[in-house]
Amino acid sequence: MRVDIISIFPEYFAPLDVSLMGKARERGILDIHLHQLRDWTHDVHKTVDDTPYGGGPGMVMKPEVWGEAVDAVIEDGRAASGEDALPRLIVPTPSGRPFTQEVALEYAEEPWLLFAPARYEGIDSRVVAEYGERLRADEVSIGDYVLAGGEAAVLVMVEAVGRLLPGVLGNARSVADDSFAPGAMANLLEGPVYTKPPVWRGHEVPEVLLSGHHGRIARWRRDEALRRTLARRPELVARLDRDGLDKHDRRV
Ligand SMILES: NCc1ccc(-c2ccccc2)nc1
Repeated sequence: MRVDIISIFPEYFAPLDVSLMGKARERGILDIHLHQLRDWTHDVHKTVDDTPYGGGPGMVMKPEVWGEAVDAVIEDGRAASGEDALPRLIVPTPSGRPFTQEVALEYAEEPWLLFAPARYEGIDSRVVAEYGERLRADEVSIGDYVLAGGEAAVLVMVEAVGRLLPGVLGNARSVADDSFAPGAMANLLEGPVYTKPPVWRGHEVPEVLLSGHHGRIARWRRDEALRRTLARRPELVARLDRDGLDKHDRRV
């Protein structure tokens, strides 16, 4: 997968050089290209923003600069991936559609993602409109809070998508085990996890986990996941289709 990121703070993405994403890049599974948005300005101050039409606080990012940057990055990517290739444009914003595990799985199927994290009050809305006419352009939210810019959201999304790519997670771990993966634990939060020692500062590991009885352990884990989901995210339990809960579940 090719990932392009255009930002006025490309150094923000240094974390993508380390750990799981760093290894995925070394192994050629993930091909990340960073771009400095100011390279597409033409004034001495390298201006990327201006006052909002209609007044109001803050500044808005200029469409011309973003347009030249996105066009150039598409051309750059096409030179590498083939003349008719087009990226999926992703703009992080508090007003976007929710970024969920389902969206991460959808993005993990894409050969090329182009992230456009904004600063200030956001990017002139004509940029998404312009590119939405010829490629898939998504405004996406990673949560209901406002950051100082979209860069942190891009880091979150690149990691959530990157770990889904074949070969990134070791054999010991598969995406099928994820909390929100389809299957028995779909739409449930992870339950509690434990490792040695069996007693730590007087806290004992639940006996069932030491029993070696796999059926009971699986049942206990599902019960704990249900209890935690009911307590912390009751709306997720409502999403479970009624067939998703067996008669034992309903007792939890
Ligand atoms: N959903 C999290 C999120 C994503 C982006 C932004 C943001 C803030 C300022 C400027 C541009 C984008 N804030 C929160």
